[in-house]
Amino acid sequence: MDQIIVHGNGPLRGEIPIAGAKNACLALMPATLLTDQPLTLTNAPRLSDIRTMTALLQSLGAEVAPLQEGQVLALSSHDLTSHRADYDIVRKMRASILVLGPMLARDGRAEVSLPGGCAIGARPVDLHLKALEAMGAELDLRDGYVHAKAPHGGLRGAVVDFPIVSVGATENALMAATLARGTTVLKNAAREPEIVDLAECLRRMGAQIEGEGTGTITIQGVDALHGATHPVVTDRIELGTYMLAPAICGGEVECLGGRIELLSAFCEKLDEAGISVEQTARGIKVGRRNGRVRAVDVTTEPFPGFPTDLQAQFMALMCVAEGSCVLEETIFENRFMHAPELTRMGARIEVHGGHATVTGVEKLRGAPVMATDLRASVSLILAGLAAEGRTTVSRVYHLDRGYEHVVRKLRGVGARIERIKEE
Ligand SMILES: CC(=O)N[C@H]1[C@@H](OP(=O)(O)OP(=O)(O)OC[C@H]2O[C@@H](n3ccc(=O)[nH]c3=O)[C@H](O)[C@@H]2O)O[C@H](CO)[C@@H](O)[C@@H]1O
Ligand SMILES: C=C(OP(=O)(O)O)C(=O)O
Repeated sequence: MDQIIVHGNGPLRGEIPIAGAKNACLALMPATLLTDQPLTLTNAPRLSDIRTMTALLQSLGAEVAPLQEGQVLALSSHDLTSHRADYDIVRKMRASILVLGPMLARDGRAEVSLPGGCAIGARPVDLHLKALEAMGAELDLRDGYVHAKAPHGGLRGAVVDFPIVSVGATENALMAATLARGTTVLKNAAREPEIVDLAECLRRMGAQIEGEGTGTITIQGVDALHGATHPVVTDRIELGTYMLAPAICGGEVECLGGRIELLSAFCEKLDEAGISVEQTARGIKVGRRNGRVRAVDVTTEPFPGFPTDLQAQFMALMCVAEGSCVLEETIFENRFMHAPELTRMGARIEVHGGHATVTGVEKLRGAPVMATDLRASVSLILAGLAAEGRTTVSRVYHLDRGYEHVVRKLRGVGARIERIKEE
């Protein structure tokens, strides 16, 4: 297993290109199951999660060409040869559940392993299942699988009122509704940019959708969808992560392809902390204003609120801020696993339930640390950049799920970071 070695750094300068969004791509890829015509995704990121979704779709009979230079992902699902998403693949990645709605909508049947919990929380899929049931699906949970059927001529339109906002459940229901008979209204739908991107792609494929990006999405079912080419939206979480690098180290970095509207709540918090954020023609330019960063409180919320997927990275910044702040995590019940690792580097953090109180220190110290999940991994790298001496991050396979060329991108702006084979 590889390790990442980071040395404390001076100011960073230069440009970092931001990739297409993992979380958008993981929802766009299963959309291939809705049509027998080709779907081409451009700007797809090179990540292990994308390879896992590729393997899953291939196991169902879809053809997926290996990611080409220029990040083009060519998918076709002429015939599905299997309707079973196997535990061996689903257990690797929770987004695998997103094949359920499309398979059910197209062929009236699907068997998908239940994904189970993960390090950051229990993460049930009850809302995905309830939405599909409301659309006429008959579901049976047995042997760890959801056995789903859409009898009597397939799924039908329905009003689905989500009790809490769920990105994945909105995506599953949205895809299923495109081929359901009649009108579906999704209330309290997720408003994330990845939902908007999925709706735009589905519309290119012939779907009739209105209201994406608001809490109510209306879908008029159509008989069939066709092929399309769609560019994957910019990864706002990768963007926010790299915006924090000059915030922590000083200097000025332009994140190419970045747009403030993807991250407005996050940008407001950076501004409060004393970080300058400027939209340019090519992206977002970030620099630290004079002196130490100020501590600011943050509460994670569904979009357009502060994203939970940037909480760990923001905590790394707050570890070296002036003063104390409270970071409140409201989306996942166990998403502070980076805190004890940051504490090993000299950070002062107290976690009580969903709240972490962080008291900034002047300097962190390098230490051996362990990555526990994707965003925790990168928060340790950011902290390493702010620390005196050497930080060794192990279990970096988590990082490969969501960050392509992290070492190359950070070295490109002057960071002292390398990846080595674990001794
Ligand atoms: C691949 C992908 O896009 N992952 C993102 C997606 O995950 P994901 O789609 O899994 O997250 P959700 O928005 O569904 O989860 C939000 C909350 O709802 C709960 N819940 C969800 C579904 C359900 O059926 N029942 C239920 O109780 C979850 O446990 C969680 O507490 O959105 C999260 C919230 O922005 C992000 O952190 C993830 O990076
Ligand atoms: C939690 C994340 O991903 P996933 O939903 O795939 O676990 C993430 O991207 O931070």
